[in-house]
Amino acid sequence: MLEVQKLSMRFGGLLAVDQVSLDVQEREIVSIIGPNGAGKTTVFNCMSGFYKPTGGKILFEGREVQGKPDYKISRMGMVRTFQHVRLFTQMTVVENLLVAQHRHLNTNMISGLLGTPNYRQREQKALDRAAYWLERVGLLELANRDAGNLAYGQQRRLEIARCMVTEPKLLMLDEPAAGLNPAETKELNQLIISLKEDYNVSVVLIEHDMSLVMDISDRINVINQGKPLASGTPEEIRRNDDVIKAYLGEA
Ligand SMILES: Nc1ncnc2c1ncn2[C@@H]1O[C@H](COP(=O)(O)OP(=O)(O)OP(=O)(O)O)[C@@H](O)[C@H]1O
Repeated sequence: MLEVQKLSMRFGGLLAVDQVSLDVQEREIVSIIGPNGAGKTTVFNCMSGFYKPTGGKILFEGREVQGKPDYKISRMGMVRTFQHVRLFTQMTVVENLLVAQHRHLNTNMISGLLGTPNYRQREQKALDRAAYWLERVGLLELANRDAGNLAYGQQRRLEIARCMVTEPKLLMLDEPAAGLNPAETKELNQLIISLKEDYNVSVVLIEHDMSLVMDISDRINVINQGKPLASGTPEEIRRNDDVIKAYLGEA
């Protein structure tokens, strides 16, 4: 489904990502791990169209997407969350999910102004999807609260719901467990597995919480100082000497 081939990203004199390759198959959870500053988020930023990589290719369902604008990539079915939550804090919870769908579908403004039956039908569907995902992530009761007033863990769940209402094929999660308490992390663990098993979504995960990574990943890619260090199953990664050294070096 996704193939990243020899991706590189240079910022002036700094080669933040150096020939990183990885692939994601359908219904797979693939993690990217590595010490701080390893280049993980930069890989995500290239994949999601925030940066135009300086080298390499990114193929999504066989089509090259590197350098395409983010809205085009997300319309193809690749959507992401951010390391630091980015919601519309002054809007209500449900409005956040409606806006996400409008932006995604590029709804025609004229048909909106005229309120055509087709438009109304689409609006109803958007509302149904929003309600469905709010229920799914346990936020339905808070639908009319301002998103900015939610607790941090709730905001993180809303971010995932905001991605899911656009019915993605591939979901990219940037440190979704950061700042969550153990109970919330456990819920997140189950939610991510369910996205794969019940909704056929593939997931690429950047995460520092190793127990979460080891628990839910089908495969793991390790990068260190921008370079690929290892890839394999959680068991293979756990036993890999280079990986152990890189992490000990950080500690
Ligand atoms: N826009 C940018 N301009 C210049 N340098 C950047 C830019 N974005 C990232 N970098 C640098 O690229 C390197 C990799 O950063 P990146 O954020 O991808 O690492 P990371 O693995 O996601 O780290 P962390 O786990 O701390 O989030 C760092 O040295 C960072 O300072």
